Amino acid sequence: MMPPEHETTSITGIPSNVLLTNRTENISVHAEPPSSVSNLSPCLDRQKPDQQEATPVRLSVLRESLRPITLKFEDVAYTIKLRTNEGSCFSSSEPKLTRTVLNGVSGIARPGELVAMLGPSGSGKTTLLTALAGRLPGKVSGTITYNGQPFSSSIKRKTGFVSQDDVLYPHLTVLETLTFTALLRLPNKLTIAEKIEQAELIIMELGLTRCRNSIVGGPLFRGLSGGERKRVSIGQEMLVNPSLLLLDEPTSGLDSTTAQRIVSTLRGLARGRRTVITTIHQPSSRLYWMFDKVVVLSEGCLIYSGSAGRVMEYFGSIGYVPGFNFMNPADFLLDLANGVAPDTKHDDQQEFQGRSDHHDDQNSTKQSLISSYRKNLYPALKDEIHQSFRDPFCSASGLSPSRSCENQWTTSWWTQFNVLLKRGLKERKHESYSGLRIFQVMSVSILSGLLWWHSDTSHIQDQVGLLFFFSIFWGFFPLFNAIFAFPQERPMLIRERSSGMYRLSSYYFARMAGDLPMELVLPTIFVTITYWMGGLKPSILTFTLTLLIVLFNVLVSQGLGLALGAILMEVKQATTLASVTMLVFLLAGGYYIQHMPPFITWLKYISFSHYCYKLLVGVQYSKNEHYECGLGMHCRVFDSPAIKLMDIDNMGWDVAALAVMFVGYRLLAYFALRMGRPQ
Ligand SMILES: Nc1ncnc2c1ncn2[C@@H]1O[C@H](COP(=O)(O)OP(=O)(O)OP(=O)(O)O)[C@@H](O)[C@H]1O
Repeated sequence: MMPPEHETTSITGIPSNVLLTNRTENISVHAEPPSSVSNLSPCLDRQKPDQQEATPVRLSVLRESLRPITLKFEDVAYTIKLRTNEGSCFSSSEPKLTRTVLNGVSGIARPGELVAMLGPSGSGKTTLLTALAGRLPGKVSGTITYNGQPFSSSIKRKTGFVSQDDVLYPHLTVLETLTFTALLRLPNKLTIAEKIEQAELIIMELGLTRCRNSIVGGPLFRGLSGGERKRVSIGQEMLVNPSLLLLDEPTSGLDSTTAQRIVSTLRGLARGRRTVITTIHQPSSRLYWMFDKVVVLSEGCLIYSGSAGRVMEYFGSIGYVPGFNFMNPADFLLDLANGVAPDTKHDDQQEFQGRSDHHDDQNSTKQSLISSYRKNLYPALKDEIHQSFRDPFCSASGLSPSRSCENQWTTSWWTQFNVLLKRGLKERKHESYSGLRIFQVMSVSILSGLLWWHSDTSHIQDQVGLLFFFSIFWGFFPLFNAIFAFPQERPMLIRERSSGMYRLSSYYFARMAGDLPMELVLPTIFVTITYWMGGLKPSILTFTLTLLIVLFNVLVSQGLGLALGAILMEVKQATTLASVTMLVFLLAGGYYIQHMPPFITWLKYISFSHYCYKLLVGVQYSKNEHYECGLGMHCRVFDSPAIKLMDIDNMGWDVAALAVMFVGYRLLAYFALRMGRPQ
């Protein structure tokens, strides 16, 4: 298998000097001539700033991989447990069923090579690709090495993975999507302007110029076409300047011209000393010949792994010759992988007769192909895999490959936080500032203002009811809004975190901060309207304290919503649990029941509505305040039946309890996200 020669064209076949001219017009960059692997500086990410100055890396961000990766996998096997009725009322005593999805799969992909994974649907292509990307849950047996080392976070950050489903933020435009990715993924040694320029270049490279300002779209509103979405996904991964790029069916559902364009882009990327592996369904012969190597799977086993150009020669040598002279090799391979062999008995008729109805024949053909592979191809492949790997980068610098070439995050915590905050604000502005939400809060505030219109202390029960309503409404509302936060963003979070794009903490704090303005503006409007309409104490200080307590309550309730969402990661379950929790908090809040049975009084101590209600009452009335409790009779407010048992004196404890919940729920949400983190 000959490694492809280096080409001096850019990644889509545009001559590199065209790109070079574009870049040098705008920013100062150093042009680097295509060099051999050994000419590259070792571990560029670790160089000191003064060394970086002298190193011509900037232009190469998209032209060449900074650290090529040789991927070797040997005897990779993966077994899944099939779900049975075990645990249900009707469980049988049958043993657990398992299924082998991959069975002893081996291969090598080197920098500069474009490798296609072919096989019928269900043959294990996606599973193998996911295993190679280090993202397969559960135990994968066999060995997979990257430059002779096992998968690590350093490799993760140099690996681009385009999944079959495009996971994109629906409300961002193409330009915004790629710009935010560039800002997050490209190293800090590039300026912001240079990163944005890289995003623009990718848009040009992938032919997305026409739709650069179109929104991506989602299931409920149209945006990009399937092909355009796919190209945006590929563009996002290209922006890592990946050394290893893995793509799951990047051409499915695309017209042949677009498919060809994408594959030629991939070929161009491979020529920049990247290792590119893609699964592909039914490629045309035009596409097939663009691949350097093919790996052919049949029911999780290999029937071929090697040069794309020698496929016919190999299968001819073991007795499988296509009936037609000009048959697409991909069709031929897929027929073989399905166990459909050319009918050699009718060679004279030059006919290719499938025997799809003959299962036994198909199985024996597959078995024969698998054993031929193990006999003829596997020994040489094994020898090649076992040839020791010498990392030219690390050995040149005398650094230990496993530790020293390990780089850290490409961008700082603060950069990640800033970019994620801006992206979140853009993506969610339609949601945060939705007219419906504003209408909901305004209408409830005006209605409750009218219901409690200028209530006074002679109707103390009513006034206290209004304060309790504050605590409950601003317990429910933020809780249910916050529940959606993480489950909705889960696919994006999984994808971006799996590729080591940012720290969980920067994402988490950006999400908190982004939600804050609207979470605080709405209750402020609400309290301002209802407080004055409802006839509560006309004092600016009391009003301000009431507002601050409600806002504190909002933050605590939001924290609980985030924690429930992060723990369950499923909106339906989380909303069910949240409604039960809030109902308990409502009942235990201290307004409806003052004389709780002792064995259940603890419930009120876990209810944030209880503390909020106590604080609201505590700031509204002073100790010696009196109200008209009967004709000509005045009683102390704190002796009224609604308040008497509330223990208003210890407001410091109430604030402390809310503070503990504020921090506790947020920590819980953070750790739930961290624990639930996919590999
Ligand atoms: N987690 C899982 N649970 C159950 N079955 C699984 C799981 N993962 C993979 N499989 C099964 O393993 C087989 C291989 O799946 P995989 O997605 O790798 O196939 P594929 O070759 O990529 O198929 P396609 O071309 O249709 O995408 C399929 O039959 C699939 O149903």
